[in-house]
Order: sequence, then structure tokens, then C-alpha cells
Amino acid sequence: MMATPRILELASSILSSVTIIHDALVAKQIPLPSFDEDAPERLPHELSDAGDAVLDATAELRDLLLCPISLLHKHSSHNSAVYFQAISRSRIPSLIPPKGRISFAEIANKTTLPEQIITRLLRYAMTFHVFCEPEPGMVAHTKASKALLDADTNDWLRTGTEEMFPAATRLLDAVQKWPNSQEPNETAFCLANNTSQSIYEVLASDPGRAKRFSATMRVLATKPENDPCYITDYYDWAALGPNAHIVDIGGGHGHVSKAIASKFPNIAQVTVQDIPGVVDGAEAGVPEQLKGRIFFQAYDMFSPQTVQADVYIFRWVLHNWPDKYCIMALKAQIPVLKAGSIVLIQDTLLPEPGTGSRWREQGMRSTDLIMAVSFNSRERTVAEWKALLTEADPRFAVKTVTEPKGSALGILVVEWAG
Ligand SMILES: C[S@@+](CC[C@H](N)C(=O)[O-])C[C@H]1O[C@@H](n2cnc3c(N)ncnc32)[C@H](O)[C@@H]1O
Repeated sequence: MMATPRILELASSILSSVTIIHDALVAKQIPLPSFDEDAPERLPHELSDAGDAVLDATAELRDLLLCPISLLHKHSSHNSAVYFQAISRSRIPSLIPPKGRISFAEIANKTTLPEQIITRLLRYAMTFHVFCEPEPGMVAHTKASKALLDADTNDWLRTGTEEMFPAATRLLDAVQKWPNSQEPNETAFCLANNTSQSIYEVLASDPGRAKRFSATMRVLATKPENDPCYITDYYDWAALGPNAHIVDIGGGHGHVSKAIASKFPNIAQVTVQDIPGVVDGAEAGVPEQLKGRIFFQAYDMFSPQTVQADVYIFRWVLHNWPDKYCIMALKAQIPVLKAGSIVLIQDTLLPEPGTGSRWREQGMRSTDLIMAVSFNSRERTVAEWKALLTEADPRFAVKTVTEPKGSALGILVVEWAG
């Protein structure tokens, strides 16, 4: 029997998955996907498999139908960064009232950019469903442009276009100048900024850029796939027993620690450790009901740990660091570890190529390159995490690896076998 041609296989997969999505949304009386500015932003969690199947199959079908030059052009265009830069730098979304419309000429007036270039940039954006032109010469929101009304989301886009885009253009120069460097001050970002300081130092010395970067982190942290529910629900905190003590290294303002402490009364104490500028004054943000259980401490994770605890969390911290520094941070914990102490790493687990949803893998590989450009760091596969831990010390024994469905981050539970 002749195999079904790939394009028909893809079309059939699209139809069956779209039917699943349609029927479930209709049954739950949830509006069907649309670009309308008030349309729901995402599919319900339980439809994520069907959503992934459609996104992967439609992308493959589109790429199959493009000629090679068109395919290369589509995926290599720098123009997207330019129009997003214009949109976010001039805060164009905030000029358009929700449910309203405004002319290209008025936008030009308010941004002081020429009308002809505004019109060309926005009409290009509209081909990606960012803004729409409901009548000739008038601009209105779609759900994507409306998301940029949120100041943090606009700052996230600005960080991408003003910081990451120029830095990315220097990646090849950086790896040629400093082959295989493991130093955060020998990066493409450093070349783009003509500095020998790391991204951390550069941002710390410029309040405007630092504020934008913090907003970016807030946008990423509040995405559902980064919700703290995955760390509360996929590790057995209750099994630690009464009077448990956990340390959250690089825990920022403690949003993850707060989620764990709220849910598990057996956790008597959480120490959130981070660099001084982050933890200073953070205790003021501890809710009344958690006071006396959550404490903040200035701690540089490359220096010896001094706090005795049952679990040491590194959540979304180590992927910012090259192997050499991750090994230093892990070794720094050893002085306080006892047999059975747990180091819990919640971080990206890069899939082996082609083993999962392609659009999700593409997102992770894109972040992996951002890590290279900004920090000389990387996203890691499970095998790479294991190798890193063994290199730090063979007594770091990986007990379990969990990849909760819907979570962007996996969980490695590492037991100290010392
Ligand atoms: C991507 S954020 C993750 C924050 C938090 N763990 C979370 O899951 O949202 C990385 C954190 O590592 C902290 N950090 C960076 N260098 C550090 C160091 N040398 N010692 C301790 N924390 C550090 C940063 O200040 C920041 O809060």
C-alpha cells in the first residue's frame, strides 16, 4: 500500500486537532480563537496537546510549500526586530485606545516619526496580525498589539529589540574573539556595548535599562508555564516532615518561596538568598500570614554556603551561568550538605532534537542562543545537567527528573550522597 503523502498527513492531522479544539471550546462556551482585541489570549491547558499538534503541522506544511529562498527569507528576516523596536520604543500600542482607532497621521504626530515610515512599519506588522487596519488609514488593536498596552510587556519587547537584537548581531565576532569563553564579560552583549563589564554590571549601572530588564523578568515569571504551582505540586514538600527548612538560592523577591510556604505549613523556615541589591528591603513584601517563616539574606552563591537546611533550591538560576560558574555554585553548597540533603534544580530541560513539539523546542533553542549572547551560558539537556553535577562532585546523585506537563521548567531532585 502506498504511504499517505506528507502534505495530506499534515492536513489530516490539522483537521482532527482543530476539530478537538473547536468541539471542546464550543462545549465549554469559550470563544473560538480570533485576532479580536478582546479574544481569549490562550487555549485552556487541557487543549495544549491539540494546540501543539496544529502549530507544528501548520508550520511544517507552510515550510513545505515555500520555495527554498522564500523559506530562508521568512525565517531570517531582521525586519521583525525593526518594526517591534519602533512599536515598543515609541509605545505605539498605548496611543490606540482599546476598542478605538487612530489614523497613521495621528500616530506620526504623537511619535514625531514620519507618517510614511509609520505607515510602512505598521502595515508590515499587520501582516503578522499585530494591529489591523479596519478602514483605510486607520489603525486598531488586535489581541497581540493590545497585549503591549501593559507597560511591562512593552518593556519586555524593548529589551528584546534594544538589548538582545544588537547583541545577537555580534555573536560570531564574540566567539571568534574569545573561543569557548566561560566568562560573562566576554560575550556578544559586551562587544555590542563596547564594554568589558558583564550584562549584570552594565544594567546595574543604568537605572532605565535595569528597570526595563526587571519588567522583562516579571513578564516571563508570570507566564503560566513558569507558574510556581509546578514546584509546589511536583515535589513532595510535605514529606520533609515538621520543622523543615529550605533555602531558595537566587530566589529574587521570594515569589516561589512564598508559594511553597503558603501551601506547606510543615515548612517552618525559608531563607531566600540573592545578591544585596535584590534582597534589600524584600522582607517588606512578605504577606502577614507568612511573617516569621520567610527571611531574606544577601548571599553570593559562589561563596561557601553557611545555612543548614533540608533542601537547597536553584530555580531558573543556573541557566544564566556557564558551566564553570555553575560548578562553583554547586561546590559552594558542599560545606553544609549532609547525607540525604536535597539540591532541587528547577530549570529548562532542553529536549534531544526532534523528540517533542517542534515549536516548543524552537522556543527553547532560541532562549539557548539568548543565553549564549548575553551570558556565555546555555540551556542544558538532562544528560548535560547530569554531567555538570558529576563534574561538580560525583556525590551529587540525581534521584528524579520530572517534566510536568505545561511547565516550561523541569525539576531535577539531586541527593547529596556524601
Ligand atoms: C532568572 S532570576 C530567577 C529568580 C527566581 N529564582 C525565580 O525563579 O523567579 C536569577 C536570579 O539569580 C540571582 N543571582 C544572580 N547572581 C547571583 C549570585 N552571584 N548569587 C546569588 N544570586 C544571584 C539574580 O539576582 C536573580 O534574582
